[in-house]
Amino acid sequence: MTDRIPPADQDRVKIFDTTLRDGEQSPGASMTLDEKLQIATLLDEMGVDIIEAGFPIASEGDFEAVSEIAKVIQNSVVCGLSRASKRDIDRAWEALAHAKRGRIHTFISTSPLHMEYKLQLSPAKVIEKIAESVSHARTLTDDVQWSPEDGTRSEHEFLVEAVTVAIQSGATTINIPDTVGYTAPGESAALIRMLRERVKGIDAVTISTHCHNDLGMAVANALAAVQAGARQIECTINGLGERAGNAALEEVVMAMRVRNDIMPFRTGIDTTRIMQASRLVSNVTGFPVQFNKAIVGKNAFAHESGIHQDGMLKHAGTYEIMRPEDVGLSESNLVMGKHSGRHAFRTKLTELGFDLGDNAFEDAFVRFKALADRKKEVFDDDIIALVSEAKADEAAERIKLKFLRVICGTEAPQSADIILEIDGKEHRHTATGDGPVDAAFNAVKALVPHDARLELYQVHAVTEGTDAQATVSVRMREGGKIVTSQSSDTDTVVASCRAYCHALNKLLVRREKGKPEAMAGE
Ligand SMILES: CC(=O)SCCNC(=O)CCNC(=O)[C@H](O)C(C)(C)COP(=O)(O)OP(=O)(O)OC[C@H]1O[C@@H](n2cnc3c(N)ncnc32)[C@H](O)[C@@H]1OP(=O)(O)O
Ligand SMILES: CC(C)C(=O)C(=O)O
Repeated sequence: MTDRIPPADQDRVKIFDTTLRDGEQSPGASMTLDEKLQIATLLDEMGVDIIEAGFPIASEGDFEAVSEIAKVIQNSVVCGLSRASKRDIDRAWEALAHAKRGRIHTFISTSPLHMEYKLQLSPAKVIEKIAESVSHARTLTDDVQWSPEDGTRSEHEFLVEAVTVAIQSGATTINIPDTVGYTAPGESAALIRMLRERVKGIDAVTISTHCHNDLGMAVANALAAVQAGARQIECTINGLGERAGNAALEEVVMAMRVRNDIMPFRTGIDTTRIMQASRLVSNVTGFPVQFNKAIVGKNAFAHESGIHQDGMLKHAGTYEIMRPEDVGLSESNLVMGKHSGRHAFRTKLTELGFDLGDNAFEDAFVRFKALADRKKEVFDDDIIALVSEAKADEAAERIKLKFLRVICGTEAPQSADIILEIDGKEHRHTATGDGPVDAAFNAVKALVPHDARLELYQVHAVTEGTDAQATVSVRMREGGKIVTSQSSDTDTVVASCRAYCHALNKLLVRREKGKPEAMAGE
């Protein structure tokens, strides 16, 4: 079947970014208002068509984030999610009150499993709710998106009926979610084609695709849907999202750009901002980007083996299908070291996608100099790690590591002598443990008693050599709250201790405001 997209829009695919909504649903990826504003501003600047800023009914924090984002975003449409409920929809619209262009996205499940067990509603009742919710949303705005949750596991007959009712009730975008990442590319395309064959009026609305990555096929499924006629892709930076994540924005955008011969579609994305967005989201969430991740991984443009290096030197096209600068990787040859000054450091930060305020810049510069004194060469990745650290320190931190000395070696037990500044007052403790990191963590725990569980402790070397910085990532859980944190230092135990303290600081922020915390000296 040939596509029946109106000729003028034939090749334009809208990018709907849901990093701030579905992305934030990743356990541990919660973001502060300020962080969300930074991400939304960058998404707007890089040409994202629609930013799903949150789920306003979910919490006061989500409501505030959507409304603050709606106030500042200039070009992108700002979208708020809502269930098929009048209260949710009204709350979403209230949050979008100041948006230049606002969209309500309302959804309800249409698969037999979800309707029977989750919603406990008959199919007839679901159809009724679709009509009610979409019509109500249309009384508030003429930009209404509707999604049949678990669409790819829905019965075709019922899906056709549901989509038809949504369009008749006024939906202007129909988004088909592969909620549990179950579909495969051929099936994804066939589903869109089936809907276009059978739903009257569907070509007058935008068809969208929302793919999850449970089987690693999210990007392929989204692109297959586009080839079958979808003209909006829901995606996230770095593929962040519920469980295994969503289709990655950088991958769908670059795939359509690089393979435009077989996927003749265009987006409005300025691809040179991709690395900046990837780093920002990684820094904010503390989720490291997999080294071999397509487009934005540290190794995506790295060539180590001799035959490849030889080919690259003769012609970059031998082993690179896109230019690093097209995704915003700097080609700069500014070599940074202990003789570099503020101008060079500022230029390097800009190239790496960081725009620091004066205080944070000064702090980062001091740390850069200290690192350069300890390390022969300071690589871009060292600077990225160091700036992320400076940004973490910017947050009002109640617990700060002031001093750490460990005794380690073949003779157990290892011990750590530690001084923490807690709410401005210094406290000291010495503890032993099974290794220096365990000893240091025990000392921190003695000074900051808590029940949080350390769920992840991971170390990787940022660059090469025995003087390389180590980046330590930790994930902690306390009740339902999960926080992640990262820290880098040439001393692994120091990086570990700082990451642990940052995570505890985040937990303190997330505990109920106003509740006194039981810490040393209190
Ligand atoms: C596939 C997705 O990504 S969907 C988006 C997922 N995101 C979130 O859930 C965001 C965070 N969620 C929340 O904060 C909460 O779940 C809230 C505020 C939305 C709802 O909280 P609660 O009212 O306490 O309900 P709870 O979460 O326990 O249960 C969900 C209820 O919504 C119903 N529901 C779920 N989806 C829908 C829908 N699309 N339309 C209408 N009702 C729905 C469920 O059937 C259940 O109803 P019940 O209480 O009558 O059994
Ligand atoms: C709300 C919908 C679009 C969703 O996130 C999903 O089904 O995965």
